[in-house]
Amino acid sequence: MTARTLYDKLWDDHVVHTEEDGTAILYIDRHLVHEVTSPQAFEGLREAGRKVWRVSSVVATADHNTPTTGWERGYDGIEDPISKEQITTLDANIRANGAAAFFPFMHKRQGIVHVIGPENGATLPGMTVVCGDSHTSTHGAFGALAHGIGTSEVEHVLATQTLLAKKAKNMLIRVNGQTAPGVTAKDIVLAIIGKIGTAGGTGYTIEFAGDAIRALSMEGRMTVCNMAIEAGARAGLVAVDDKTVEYVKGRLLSPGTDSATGKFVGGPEWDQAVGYWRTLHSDEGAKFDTVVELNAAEILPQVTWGTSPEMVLGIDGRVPDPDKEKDANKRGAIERALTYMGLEPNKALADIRVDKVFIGSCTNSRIEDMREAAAVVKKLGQKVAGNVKQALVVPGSGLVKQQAEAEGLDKIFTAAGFEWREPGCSMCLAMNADRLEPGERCASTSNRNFEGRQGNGGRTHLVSPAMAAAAAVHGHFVDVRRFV
Ligand SMILES: CC(C)[C@H](C(=O)O)[C@@H](O)C(=O)O
Ligand code: SF4
Repeated sequence: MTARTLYDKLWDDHVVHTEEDGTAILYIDRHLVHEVTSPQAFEGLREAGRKVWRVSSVVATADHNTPTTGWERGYDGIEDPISKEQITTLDANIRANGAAAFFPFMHKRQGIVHVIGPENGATLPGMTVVCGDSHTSTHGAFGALAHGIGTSEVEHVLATQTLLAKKAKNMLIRVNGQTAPGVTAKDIVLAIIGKIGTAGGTGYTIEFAGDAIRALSMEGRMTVCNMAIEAGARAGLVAVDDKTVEYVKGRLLSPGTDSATGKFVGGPEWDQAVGYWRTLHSDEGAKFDTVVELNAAEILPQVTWGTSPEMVLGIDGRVPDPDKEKDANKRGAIERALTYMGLEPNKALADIRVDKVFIGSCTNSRIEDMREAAAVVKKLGQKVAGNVKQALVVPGSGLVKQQAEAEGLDKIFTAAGFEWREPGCSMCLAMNADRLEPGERCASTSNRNFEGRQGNGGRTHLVSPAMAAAAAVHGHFVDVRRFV
């Protein structure tokens, strides 16, 4: 048999039918649902008099519109009427249609859809996972074929359990060697995007491999796959290994978990699943259409300076000078970005002062991210700098919040002057009460920095949790390798 990539295997195992022009029908195993992209889909279903095809594939939560304060007031704490309507509509739709699991607003397992999926064993190796959300690529960290879909496709999957798709090309990104202490998964993926550009992965499914990827925890791998979409690829993948299996073991919806006690009991279903999962890697000699290599040792803590994730440099860098750019298009893009960002050419990135800090989002709100940020705050032993108006720490889910509190991380943050919030998408995008005001500059652990992303006129610099924590305390960007 010919050697296949991991992507080839996942595709072959789910394709139901292929037309001559390559259009295929894929079977979907897991459908994650949130409040923003599901209302019209459920309405369409209702109008057509159809039912959800496989209720047990649906796992839902509210995240984008949920407030991160005021939970003591319950649903009355959702100030914005549109947000409130989105959230109550999701509640009603799931009540009417059912789901394998639903973590509504304020449920102890509620959180960002890309955090709660893996956390609850809703995301498993070998699955096809879709959600009406572009960062569904996150789940590829488990060796699952996962990507975002549009609202009309959400309806299609609800109705038929299948999706029309065309196979992408195979790209391998190998990150060789080891990163320096203080250089994290976020820095790796920003460096990748800096190298290949935001269109570099267009038309591909990217498999991330190499020693530096293998060395990452599942949380770190999720951070990398999360931003595959920012590199232009709809899906990112990491091969299954011991860490994958260990992470999945004993999760709420995982095979081998006793549903009454929530404890791992194993059994034939678990053994069979693990046996299959162990096959989920690219075969020796499998052919990739494109291979990109990076040396992990050369990756510095990254900071974006512009309005696209590819506008990124190591912390020792300086804001680019458009006059030095020969290509007129690129020069124009740099000029526009600098004007919007309010930055002077040649300014050292370490001299950029920030007004706000946001530690959260589906890229960096898992327990490991909370630990990394808290470790820096503890090490520095100082408070949030006077010029920083607000520093938010927003855990990705209720379970992350609970775990962080059990470890005392919340105390480290609040003692230093950070705000410790309830879980949700928060300041990643301006769809709830957390946002930047015009002209405000933010060190953010999220994944997008286009104009207005965090609020009209807001200026976003994408960084790792450790870098964001250090920027909060110093009031400007600093090389976090000095503190680890
Ligand atoms: C609201 C949703 C459709 C959107 C996405 O698809 O990514 C959001 O999560 C984002 O990050 O911009
Ligand atoms: S945290 Fe941000 S990127 Fe992730 S799903 Fe929410 S809005 Fe989208």
